[in-house]
Amino acid sequence: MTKGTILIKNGTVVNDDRHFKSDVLVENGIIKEISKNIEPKDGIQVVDATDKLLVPGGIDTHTHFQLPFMGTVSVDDFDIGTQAAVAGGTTFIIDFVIPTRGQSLLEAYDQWKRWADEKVNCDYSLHVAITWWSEQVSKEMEILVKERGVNSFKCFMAYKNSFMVTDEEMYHIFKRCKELGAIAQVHAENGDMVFEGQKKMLDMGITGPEGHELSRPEALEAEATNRAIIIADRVSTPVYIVHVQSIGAADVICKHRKEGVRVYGEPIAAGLGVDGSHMWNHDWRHAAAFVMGPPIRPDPRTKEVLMDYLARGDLDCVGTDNCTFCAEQKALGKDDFTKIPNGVNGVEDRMSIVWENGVNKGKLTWCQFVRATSSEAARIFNVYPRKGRIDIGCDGDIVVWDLNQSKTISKDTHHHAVDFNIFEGIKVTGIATTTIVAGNIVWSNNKLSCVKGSGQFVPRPPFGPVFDGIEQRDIVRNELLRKVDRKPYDGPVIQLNK
Ligand SMILES: C[C@@H](CNC(N)=O)C(=O)O
Ligand SMILES: [Zn+2]
Ligand SMILES: [Zn+2]
Ligand SMILES: [Zn+2]
Repeated sequence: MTKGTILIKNGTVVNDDRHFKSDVLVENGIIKEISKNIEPKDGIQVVDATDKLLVPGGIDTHTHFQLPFMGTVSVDDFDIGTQAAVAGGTTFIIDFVIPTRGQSLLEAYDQWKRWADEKVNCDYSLHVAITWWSEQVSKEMEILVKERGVNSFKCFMAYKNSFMVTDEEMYHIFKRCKELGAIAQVHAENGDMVFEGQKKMLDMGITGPEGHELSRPEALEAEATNRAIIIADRVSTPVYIVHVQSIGAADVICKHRKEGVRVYGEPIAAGLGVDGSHMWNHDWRHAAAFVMGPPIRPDPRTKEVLMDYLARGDLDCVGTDNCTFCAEQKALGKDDFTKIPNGVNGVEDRMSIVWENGVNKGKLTWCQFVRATSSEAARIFNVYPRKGRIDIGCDGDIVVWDLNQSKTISKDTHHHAVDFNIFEGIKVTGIATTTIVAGNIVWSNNKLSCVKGSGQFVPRPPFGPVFDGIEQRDIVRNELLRKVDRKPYDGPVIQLNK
């Protein structure tokens, strides 16, 4: 798809720092002019945004399209997944390359890139998971940063015997991230305790989806979150906790931030929109649909409290962890919850869920909504202001947002490939009515007009804003690392028997 030219008139532009009435002209995919009363030249497509907002295209920091996982493959692939994304106002997704233990990172990266390049309907980028550690991994991380546009690596502290790494391995991976200027991301759950908890539940005959939460309560997420942050701080490198699902984990992040630790937290649409009580639903398929890791917490306060943290800036950018499985796939775990493929939807409804539970609940301003759904993610992953802002020279990824239009979310009308929607029946007011990607309309009047494979890979340079000030902090902290000049001990020493 060629980069488009389009004029959006009479809208209210909302960035994360201010909002103002203006026309916006996008030329060949780049924002060219922002001013009142831009006269349309002949033949230019014009969109009337009267009484509507213009927000920067949403950025979903966390997706797993067509992920091979737990014996099957997530059904939202890079085509359907990015169609669902743009239908909800998201125009840039960051997915995860997840090498199997022992697999070359570069080989896995090339595979994911092939999958995405042929199918994406909007721009994308790739985090890379580090599921094992060696000299080769260390070398390949450098190539990924210096030659493949990767500036973020994810460690899993859960999924024992598959993706999980040890504290020692995580320490070395974090050190490498610091050397390379890449942000260290963590799936924070105590994987050993999850493993023991799963065995305990099964031994007690608890095989249903409720066993998923019971086997890995929020204490295991909070403990691992604390451990990951402390290990990252021992290395003094920025750390990003993905899918923060509990008040306990959010509290830990907040505590360390107050002490000056460079830690970021990513809530997800699921944790901001629903609660985990659904895993106790008597309909097995319904209950299993909510199984993901870390679990969506059953405490009904969680989604409100996580939104409060987001509003205060103690949590940073909203992802989804979109990793969807249909009934017959979830049924792999019909007799044993540990075999239910973990994952839920979110990429289509993320922005409306944040608007409904944030802005409409009086917790987020329009500007904070843009921060939470777009600009903070662009800053953290070092693509701001190309992404995350409506300004001259920025990518022409713009969403016409109707703050007065409502819809009721349903699997019957969503654009996912999956046969369940965890937000089923939720009425949201505030939706994307037109989505523009690189100056082309890809969603309007409830219709998709994507061109499969038209999205571009967006490289993300290292040493982004998350590294600002780290060096100086190290200088100050290293002042304390001094040895004491003391007279050597010359008293008696016990003789150990051989
Ligand atoms: C494997 C991946 C998706 N599944 C999930 N979160 O339940 C993740 O843990 O982020
Ligand atoms: Zn995860
Ligand atoms: Zn339910
Ligand atoms: Zn994930």
